[in-house]
Formats: sequence, structure tokens, C-alpha cells
Amino acid sequence: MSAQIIDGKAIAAKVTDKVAIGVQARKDKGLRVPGLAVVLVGGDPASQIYVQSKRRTCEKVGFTSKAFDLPATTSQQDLLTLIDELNEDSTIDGILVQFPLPEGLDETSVIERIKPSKDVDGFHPYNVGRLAQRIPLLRSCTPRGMITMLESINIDLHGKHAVVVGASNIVGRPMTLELLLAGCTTTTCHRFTKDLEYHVRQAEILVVARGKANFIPGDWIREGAVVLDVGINRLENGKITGDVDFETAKEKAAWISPVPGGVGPMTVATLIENTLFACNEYHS
Ligand SMILES: Nc1nc2c(c(=O)[nH]1)N[C@@H](CN(C=O)c1ccc(C(=O)N[C@@H](CCC(=O)O)C(=O)O)cc1)CN2
Repeated sequence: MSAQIIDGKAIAAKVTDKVAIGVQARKDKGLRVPGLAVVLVGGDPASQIYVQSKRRTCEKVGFTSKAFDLPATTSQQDLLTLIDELNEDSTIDGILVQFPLPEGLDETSVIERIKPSKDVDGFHPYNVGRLAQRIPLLRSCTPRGMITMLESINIDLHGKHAVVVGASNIVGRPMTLELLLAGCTTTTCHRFTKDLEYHVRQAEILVVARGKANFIPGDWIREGAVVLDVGINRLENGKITGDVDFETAKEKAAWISPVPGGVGPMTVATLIENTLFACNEYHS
């Protein structure tokens, strides 16, 4: 058997098309278009690519986007002052501060400074707490994007055993909460997990967010599993590869997301979706 490929690019395009329709609906009612502030601190090359993609997508769906490109020497106080200003700006519905921040800047206090109603990344403890209590509002983009992927291929998640490899605040933890909300029985694996192979072999839904090329060998994949690969690893030859050995895993899985073109595009699409949500629900 060879797995069906989950085309994240195509699913993301459908999400952003829907957002563009939502923006047009606001215009038709004489309402302002949503606004996203995109803040980049320092010149990390990968972050520049992601930020560009976010700004381009804003343009495509008809949002206004305000760009803030700050030097790596920016102080914590100056960054927090910018966030305070954006919190009060009535044309801005979402504030996106690209991570990782340069050394010396504290991501937690940046996340906590953003008003929960403008936290379109869904990282604020208020929004994560709401997800944990089954009353989600703004949801972390990569995990929520993966749920959209599973919905779009009509996977019934109720009662499925989902295994998440990685327990970061951005992906692993909120993904476990999303899967729990969707009715899965969940296992979260992390650096202290004993016998990772045993857990991976149980997974009907496998999410891997480890950040290490080909970390999961294909023969660990359960027959018929759905595999979502969050890893983006740049190889010496310039190519990008995921955390799962794609070529061998696709012989066991029923569905698998590729890298590139899988989960990554869903992160941007969900950010755009969240910004329209914040505009409609909180700032109209
Ligand atoms: N504030 C945030 N910072 C970061 C987040 C986030 O959600 N919010 N996630 C990641 C980076 N990220 C978005 O910011 C992101 C990663 C990957 C992709 C993507 O489309 N990747 C392509 C490959 C592109 C390439 O590198 O050539 C793919 O997988 O097809 C989009 C966004 C960390 N920081």
C-alpha cells in the first residue's frame, strides 16, 4: 500500500479563499478590512521567509498588514512598548511577533503582553487555557491547521489513539489539547519518554514535531496510520525534509503529509483565518 498524500498547500489555499470571501463580506457591509501587524526582530533567514509569506497572504486576502522590521539589538522594553501601541491601535486585529526572538529577548513576556483578543498566534496563556477547558477562541496556528487538514480528508477522530512526538508550547502541547478536544485518546512523547518506538507503533494518528531529519523510521509507522509531519529540516544540499522518513513511512501509512507542502502552509493560512475571526468577534 502507498499512502495518500495530504496536500497542505491545496487545503491552505481553500482556507485563504474562504477568508477572502469573509473580507469581501465585511466590505459589502461597509466595515473596515482586518489588519495584521507582523513584527520581525533580527534577520534570521528562515523567519524572513515565513514573515514574507504572512505579509503576502495578507495582501492576497485583502487585509491591511503593518510591517515592523526591528534590529536584533532591539531592547525588551522597546518591543513591549511597540506591543502596547499595537494593542491600542483600532485598525489592528492581530499582532504577530515572529519567533524565535534573538538571544536576550524573552518570548514569554512578549506573548503575555499581547491582548488575548489580538493574540492571533493563539500562544497567550488565556487562549491556551480556553483550549484546555474545551472553550477555544483563538487557537495556535500549526495545531489548529493540522486539525483542518484532518477534517478536510474526513478522518473521524473520535476514540482514535493519537500520539504526538514533541511537547513544545507552540506545537506539541496545544496539538495534544486539540486532539483531546476532537475525541482522541492521546499520548504525548517528549525527551524523557522511554521506548519512543513502542508509543509510535500504537499511533492511529501520529504527529511528529521533533525538529530532527528522518527522526522516525518508516517501519515504526502503524499500518493504516495518518501521519502529520511538522518538521522542517534544512539539509546541507539545500533541500528541506521532515522528521519522518517519508519514503518508507508512505508504504505503511494510509495518509501522510509531505515536507515541504504539508503542515507548513497550514500555519500561515490559520493565522489569516484567526485574524478574520479576531476582527469579526472582538473588534468589529
Ligand atoms: N510567531 C510565530 N513564530 C513561529 C511560528 C508560529 O506559528 N508563530 N511557527 C514557526 C514558523 N512558521 C510560521 O511562523 C512557519 C514555518 C513553516 C512554514 C512553511 O510554509 N514551510 C514550507 C517550507 C518553506 C521553506 O522554508 O522553504 C513548507 O513546509 O512547505 C510556514 C510558517 C516558528 N515560528
